[in-house]
Amino acid sequence: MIIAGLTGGIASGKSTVCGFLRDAGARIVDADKIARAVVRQGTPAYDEICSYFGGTILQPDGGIDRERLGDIIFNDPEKKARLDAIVHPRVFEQSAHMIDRIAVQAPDAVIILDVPLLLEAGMEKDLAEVIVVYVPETLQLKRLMKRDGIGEKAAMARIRSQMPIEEKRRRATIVIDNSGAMETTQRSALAVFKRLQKKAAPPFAGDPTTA
Ligand SMILES: CC(C)(COP(=O)(O)OP(=O)(O)OC[C@H]1O[C@@H](n2cnc3c(N)ncnc32)[C@H](O)[C@@H]1O)[C@@H](O)C(=O)NCCC(=O)NCCS
Ligand SMILES: Nc1ncnc2c1ncn2[C@@H]1O[C@H](COP(=O)(O)OP(=O)(O)OP(=O)(O)O)[C@@H](O)[C@H]1O
Repeated sequence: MIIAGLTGGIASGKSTVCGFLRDAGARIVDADKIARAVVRQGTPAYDEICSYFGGTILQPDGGIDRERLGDIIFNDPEKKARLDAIVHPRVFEQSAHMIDRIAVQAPDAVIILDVPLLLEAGMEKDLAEVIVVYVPETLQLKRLMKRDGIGEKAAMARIRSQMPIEEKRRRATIVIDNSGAMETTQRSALAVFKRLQKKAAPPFAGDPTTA
């Protein structure tokens, strides 16, 4: 088994790359998905968020209005820190449970821990590799504005709330450049998967077929 962290900037292409890695056979632990699950109505995190941010961040059905909450926290570092303090420990705990379960089911698995804030949170220490999905900031901004249908100001606030992507690239052990065509990124992802797979299940030393 091998556990590699995967990160990048907002809209740099983490989900896109994880899709390619999943198709290749990797097991993905998706922190964004877990972060959505741990704040569902009825959870302790939901209650904490409601009591700190108040009713204005709720939709009529009682669920969290994510667009509204995003507008608040990406423009107010103190509120962002508060939300992070409520959500992150739960996300990390759930991620660890998921990894434990995969380790039991599939001891040779290539596990990808997809965490946008991996480096900001200092989670890279125990990981075999840190994969950074990289695009230059200008392209990141363009893709983010297009995907989320938001203006430059809102997009830049989101980008600025994270560690600069150039810094993430410097800290990576593996960089996947996603500034070209999807097919190019897919080929890079496949090559990375093969490299990780070899590390996850090294060939048996006495096996002549692997010489
Ligand atoms: C602010 C929220 C409500 C916005 O929700 P929305 O559905 O619009 O975005 P989504 O959750 O899909 O996140 C999109 C991207 O935004 C970036 N992002 C999300 N939260 C944060 C944060 N706290 N700090 C910096 N960047 C963030 C990441 O790159 C992420 O991939 C939501 O992101 C949230 O609850 N964030 C706090 C939890 C968190 O940090 N999640 C990231 C993984 S641990
Ligand atoms: N190589 C590419 N060429 C063109 N568009 C791309 C490419 N890779 C990703 N995209 C598009 O860019 C946008 C961002 O990609 P994606 O959602 O995978 O990023 P992300 O890093 O997972 O985002 P987030 O941080 O918000 O979770 C999407 O609309 C996606 O379709």
